[in-house]
Amino acid sequence: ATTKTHIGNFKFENCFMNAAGVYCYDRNELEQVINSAAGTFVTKTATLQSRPGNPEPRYHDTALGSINSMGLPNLGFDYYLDYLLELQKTHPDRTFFFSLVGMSTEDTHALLKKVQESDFNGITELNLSCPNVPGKPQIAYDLETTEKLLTDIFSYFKKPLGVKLPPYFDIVHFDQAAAVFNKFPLSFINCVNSIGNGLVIEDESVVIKPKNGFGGIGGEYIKPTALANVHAFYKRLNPSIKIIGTGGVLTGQDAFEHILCGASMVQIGTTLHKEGPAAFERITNELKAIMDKKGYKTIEDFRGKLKYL
Ligand SMILES: O=C(O)c1[nH]c(=O)[nH]c(=O)c1Cl
Repeated sequence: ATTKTHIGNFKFENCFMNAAGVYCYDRNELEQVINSAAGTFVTKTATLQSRPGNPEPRYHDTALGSINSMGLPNLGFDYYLDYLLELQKTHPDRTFFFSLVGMSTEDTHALLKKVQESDFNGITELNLSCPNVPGKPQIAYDLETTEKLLTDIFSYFKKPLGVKLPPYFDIVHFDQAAAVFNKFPLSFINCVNSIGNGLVIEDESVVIKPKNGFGGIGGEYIKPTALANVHAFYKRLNPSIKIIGTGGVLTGQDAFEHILCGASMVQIGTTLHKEGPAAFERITNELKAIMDKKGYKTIEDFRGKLKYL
């Protein structure tokens, strides 16, 4: 079996990649993903200026997943663009993802205009779902603002663009959000970002410093929510808008389920943070074993073919 995939006209030898925020802060981490079994990588979400992020401790692993309130620490847009342009020379056959968001609407437009005017020829992932910047709401929970933002963006941005979404929890919200996204020539949507503002306690204390311990939840806790969002949008969106599945992927079986729900690419966050880039080879082999056993040659043989009772 092969786990190769495509997003629009971009082909990838493997349908696995990191989730933004994990193993993607600097060149060293990104190089490790390039040299792993992953099919591609996405950068840490970049802002116009570099950011130190929230006070530590701001990330904590638990038996069933993770909690984080990083606060968008990153080396700044130019650092990642420079590296991506260098990779276009050293790895001309590969396509990479550039995650970004502005701290204001004006900054977001400034960033995307810089991408549009640059020689970057990969895919841009606009992060509409960071839950950890105090005072900043998750943009994609405000569908009116999201529609206005995308309308303005697509008036000048002509390169491949997708959006990273927070989980939705109401069927009506799936309907309303899908109606917005179907208005735009998006390359993909990525479901889901961490479930925002969870709380993990050990003994009598929170485990992270920012926001009195409130942070985004990842790992096993969120797979049912992630699968539901992948499938809900798969059923509602124009087939030209691909789905990237993120959330709760520990094994090949978890990845199989994301693809069954409609995902064309699968991102790994918490598991990658815990296990390191070797996780890509393990999970890829586990998925191939499942496909071989079931007689599926490519992921298109079962993508989106979730059975109902
Ligand atoms: O706190 C973060 O940096 C962060 N943490 C997340 O779990 N998701 C995001 O999109 C971001 Cl931007």
